[in-house]
Amino acid sequence: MDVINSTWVFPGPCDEVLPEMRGNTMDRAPGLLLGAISLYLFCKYTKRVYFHPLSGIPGPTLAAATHLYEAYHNIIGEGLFKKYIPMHKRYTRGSDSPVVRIGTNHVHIGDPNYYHTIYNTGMDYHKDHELYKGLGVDGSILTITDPAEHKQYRSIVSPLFSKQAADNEGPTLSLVLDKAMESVARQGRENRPTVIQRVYRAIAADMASHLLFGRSLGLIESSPDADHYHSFMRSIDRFTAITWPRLYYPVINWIIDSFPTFVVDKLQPGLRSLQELFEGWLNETIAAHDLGKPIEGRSTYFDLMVTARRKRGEDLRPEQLFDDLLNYIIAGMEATSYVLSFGTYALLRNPRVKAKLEAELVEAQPFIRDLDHRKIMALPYLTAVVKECLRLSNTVPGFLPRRVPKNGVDIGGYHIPGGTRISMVHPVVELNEEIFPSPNEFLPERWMGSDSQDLEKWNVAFSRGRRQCIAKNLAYLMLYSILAVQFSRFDMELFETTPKDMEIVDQFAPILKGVVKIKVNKDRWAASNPSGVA
Ligand code: HEM
Repeated sequence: MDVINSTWVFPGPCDEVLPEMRGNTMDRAPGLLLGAISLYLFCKYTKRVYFHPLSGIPGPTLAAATHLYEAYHNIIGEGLFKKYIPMHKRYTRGSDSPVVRIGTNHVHIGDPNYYHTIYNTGMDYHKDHELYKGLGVDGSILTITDPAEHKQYRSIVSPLFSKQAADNEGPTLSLVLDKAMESVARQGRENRPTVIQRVYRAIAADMASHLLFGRSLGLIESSPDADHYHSFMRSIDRFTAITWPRLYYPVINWIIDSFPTFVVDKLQPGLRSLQELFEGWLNETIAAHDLGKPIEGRSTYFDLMVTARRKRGEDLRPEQLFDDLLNYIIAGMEATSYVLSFGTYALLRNPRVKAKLEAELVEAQPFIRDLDHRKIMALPYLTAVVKECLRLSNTVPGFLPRRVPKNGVDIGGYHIPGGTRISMVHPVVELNEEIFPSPNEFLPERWMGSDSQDLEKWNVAFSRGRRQCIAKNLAYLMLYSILAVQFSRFDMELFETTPKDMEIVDQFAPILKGVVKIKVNKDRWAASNPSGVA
């Protein structure tokens, strides 16, 4: 054999390689590279699908083989959440499989009995850092996954979110709601429909800001004539549209951060002006603390943060604080407005439930008009309506992932090792036929029966455990008060809003395909209101 021409000869120093040999190796390089990549992918595929500790758990092979399955459905599709419950039925072993493998290291649980195992203060199922780190700057409420760090963080901000703090927001909500409903009434008088969802977004953002700072963002006042579509909302819509890509590929955050200011201004004008507003408030707080005279009134988010960080000798990191604040404003604005939009739609499509609610509200009108929120929140049928809206709206469509504690867990005959990502979408509980018979029907009465106390365990819309919603007291205040005022005051109908508009796209927040629009036929408070909104 002519060894010189053989490509299998191991060459000496480069200058000794004959030109024709070099040519051969170069020609074959792409093929070799492709071969190596194929071999690597094949080994990875085989290991993940056949030799992984989760190999015995049923589920789509592609999901076991690559994260691209999850990423594809969440980024390009409408959300993988739509597939989970059907998957438990599809991968059946006589009865529905309680566990399915939905990712390379990710399982989904389809049995509601495990909800209180995974989402429970006493258990060690912590948030998954790999995923949540993509949600923003380290040290913000959504990116903190270490339980001790999270406990410390929540102890700093907890005074802002107590029952008492939400209760104190009643008078502010009354003012904000007056302005908001006045603009809805005006559109009714002008025979124009209202994109009610945006009104709810504005109220919720103003209230979240007021809870954090004692000052509202003023969204309600600033954009009634553009159908309440404030530039801030427009910016948030662009921002949430890329949440999944940011989560799967955090490098996107870094790329966005390196955009020049003028590009950010162009893309997200509302976010930029919000940041400037926060900057001003932060500087005021720092100046007041420097003088030893915190601003009068209750402590704000910035007061609490400045005090805590100075006490521990830590930097303030304004960028991180703004990022953190954005989490509150967006979570508050989107979740609350979504439940309210769903509730408005459901009530206007269910004349029986609407009539029953309105009958209760007629008697309660005197204290609804004064926005006596304590009395409003004691109304029994309204309470049932709020719970049913929370149940059916599926406010957090995503999978709420946690990590299995180090000893692992046995579920449905499968061992799930420690470190596995484990999730359960809320409809596993909220649409379970045994817990909620006729689960897809809007039946507030189910929360009023003799066993309603037991059902409370399954009222999970705010999640449970350490990472449950921090602001559920404020959220409840808004849900009760807004539905009470609106359905007491207006005779309304849906305007060009179809079931198709109500379909959800999961952008980590629930995004409707359309918008909920209403038309006010009559302002019931106008005739008897001498100050005149008629
Ligand atoms: C009807 C309204 C709301 C619903 C149904 C809701 C639901 C939830 C749920 C299910 C979680 C847990 C997410 C997880 O486990 O990963 C959560 C967390 C959170 N929510 Fe809400 N939420 C609502 C309103 C609000 C409001 C008004 C605010 C802010 C003003 C807010 C701020 C937050 C924050 C900051 C977290 C993260 C808490 C943590 O990780 O410690 N939410 N919410």
